[in-house]
Amino acid sequence: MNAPSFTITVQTDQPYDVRIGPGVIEAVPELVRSSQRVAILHPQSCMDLVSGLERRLVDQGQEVVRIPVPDAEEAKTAQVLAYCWASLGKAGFTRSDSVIGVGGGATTDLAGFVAATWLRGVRLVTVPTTLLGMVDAAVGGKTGINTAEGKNLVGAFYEPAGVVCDLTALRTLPVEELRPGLAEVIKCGFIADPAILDLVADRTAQVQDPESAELAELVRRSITVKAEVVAKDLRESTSVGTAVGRELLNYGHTLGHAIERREHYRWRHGNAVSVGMVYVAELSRRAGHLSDEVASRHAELLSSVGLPTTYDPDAFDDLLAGMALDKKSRGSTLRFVILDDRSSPGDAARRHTQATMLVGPPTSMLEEAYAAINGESQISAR
Ligand SMILES: NC(=O)c1ccc[n+]([C@@H]2O[C@H](COP(=O)([O-])OP(=O)(O)OC[C@H]3O[C@@H](n4cnc5c(N)ncnc54)[C@H](O)[C@@H]3O)[C@@H](O)[C@H]2O)c1
Ligand SMILES: O=C(O)C(=O)C[C@@H](O)[C@H](O)[C@H](O)COP(=O)(O)O
Ligand SMILES: [Zn+2]
Repeated sequence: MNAPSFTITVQTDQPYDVRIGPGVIEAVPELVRSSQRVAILHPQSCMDLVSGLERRLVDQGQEVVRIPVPDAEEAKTAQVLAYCWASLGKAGFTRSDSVIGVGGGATTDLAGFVAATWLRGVRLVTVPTTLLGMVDAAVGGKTGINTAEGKNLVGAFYEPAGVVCDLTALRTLPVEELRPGLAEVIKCGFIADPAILDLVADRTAQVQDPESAELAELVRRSITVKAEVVAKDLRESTSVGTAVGRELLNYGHTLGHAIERREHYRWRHGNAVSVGMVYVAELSRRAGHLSDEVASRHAELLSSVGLPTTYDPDAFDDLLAGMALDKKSRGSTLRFVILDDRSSPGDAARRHTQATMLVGPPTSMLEEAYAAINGESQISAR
């Protein structure tokens, strides 16, 4: 792997660096040097990486508490959270000790919430090992777990002291685990950085290769988008009328999270968000905000990298109930982050796409958009 290393600083009140590149895991010991004890939360799939890290921390004179956690979404439960708290308690963890989350987004979401809640907050370092973890979950300070009622319903905003994206970790990631990360990458393309979309369209095979310079470039661009959005609105508090702050990063997630809930979290998050983006683009098109071209580009790009773009045509009622619990809802009003390329003045070629909020669309429109993506042609009647 010849990708260069680079650092992106997330400019929030307490700025921190995201290091990206092959071999950057070497930076982790320095980030926790001040702690006597270091807990590493990790799934079994990251054992090799964790063993090397553990050796370096022990060599640095630290006491390491390894906390193995269940794989994927099974880690994001109240039971696993309680087990982690018990492990820290038994190890005598104090406020000067550190938690490191090594794994995919599920692990770093859990590790972040453990760090946020133990003694009301201890130092956190995230070491994402999936594409999705690197480009999204480990950066930005959203931490949490799922409940039976819905996705990420319990959590905290809690920022890491550092994020370390060692691109060599992606070598062992099966392609079916890489693709969900590409959904969040493509999300960043639609909401903020069209060069991402061109790269995916022009270098479709290369962006699915963990060793490629193209994928490293997508990681850099996506983290840049995320860092810029969270620096402006860390706590997702800018949501007045149709203005969109951090909720921009939730593009495609209203339906996506409802699919995950209906699948009892057995669908990968990125796959559900992929369908969710196709849906919300169709919804925006039907509401008169988005052109046919931009709407259909969603399914084209997402399917070109093997992501799903449709779901069970009979699931609408269940999904509507799931969407009601979305964090963007206010009372019984659903709110969708949408893209709009119809409001700006000028001819079609010069129009630009902007994000806005679609507030309380009629249920009939929600249902018709759902039927359209799962059956009728997407460019059919509104
Ligand atoms: N906090 C946020 O801002 C944020 C953003 C996006 C997504 N998320 C959350 O992230 C989660 C999804 O993350 P994900 O897609 O990384 O899934 P994941 O954490 O479930 O990991 C996917 C699979 O990859 C395995 N794995 C991890 N690293 C590996 C490696 N290097 N080699 C081989 N296998 C490896 C894991 O064991 C798991 O089986 C969801 O819970 C989602 O809600 C959070
Ligand atoms: O960082 C954010 O903000 C996001 O919305 C990024 C999403 O990709 C991510 O899945 C996030 O966890 C969803 O947040 P939620 O508040 O809808 O649970
Ligand atoms: Zn997401």
